Amino acid sequence: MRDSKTKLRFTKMQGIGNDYIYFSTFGQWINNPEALAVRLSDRHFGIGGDGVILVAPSKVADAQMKMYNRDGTEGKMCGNGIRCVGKFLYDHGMVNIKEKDEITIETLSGIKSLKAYTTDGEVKTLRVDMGKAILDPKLIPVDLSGDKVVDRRVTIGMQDYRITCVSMGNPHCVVFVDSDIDNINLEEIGPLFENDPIFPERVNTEFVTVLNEKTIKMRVWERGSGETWACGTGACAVAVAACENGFCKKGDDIKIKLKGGDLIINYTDETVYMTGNAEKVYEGEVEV
Ligand SMILES: N[C@H](CCC[C@H](N)C(=O)O)C(=O)O
Repeated sequence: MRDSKTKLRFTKMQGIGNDYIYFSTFGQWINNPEALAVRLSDRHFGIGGDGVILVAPSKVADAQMKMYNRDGTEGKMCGNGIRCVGKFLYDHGMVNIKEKDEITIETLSGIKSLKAYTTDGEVKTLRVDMGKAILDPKLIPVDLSGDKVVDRRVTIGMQDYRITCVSMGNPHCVVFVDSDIDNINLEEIGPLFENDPIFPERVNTEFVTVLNEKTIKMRVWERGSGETWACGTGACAVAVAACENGFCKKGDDIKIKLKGGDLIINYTDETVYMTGNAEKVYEGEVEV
């Protein structure tokens, strides 16, 4: 007896090339999002993407975002994803842009506020209040000395690096490099950082070149997804780390140049703002 298949509606969306498969659970039940993320993220045997994101009802916000990496692990926050969740709500008429251009999204890292901007009547850009950057090593336990991990020397994969650790609700390790980051063998060193025992919850790692005090270029190896073309929380962590290392200034709009495009990050003691695009690629149905 063939198991009965279920048809699920999805929307493929991307924020500067960080692409996820979005499922609304307002009108359909997603049984096993972890397995769905592994199966559907595959760019040859699935839909293709950096993971799966559920747009779910919330008792405390306009909606809840639940994000799953390519390996099925659940991430606590997703910057490019939350902008697309905001766009999803407006595109599907779940929030009327004429009535309110500010919305809230519940995440595992707390409730985030977003402001939507339209182009020709369509939401295309959103600014997210990403919340306060956390430099406390107890949250990214590289070192339990209680000191911030800023410009700390570590040895990973028998190679010395100087790292700065920042949490945006998810853990980030920022590595400033002088060489051309386009020549870094991320497939080789990315997993060494991701799985090093100094990061018991694993870690997202950004390799960064500071172009000037308002422009930074980065690549990212994401925990659970590998190299992605962009990472919103990673871009925030990079801007924070650059300020903490004296390369950039708090309160300035800092342009972060990623493989898939640019984000504008503004870091203050109170919070971190991230501004960037959100695009729909296509909608479809998939049988699972
Ligand atoms: N791409 C996401 C980050 C995913 C983080 C995830 N890889 C984890 O922390 O496990 C972003 O735009 O912020």
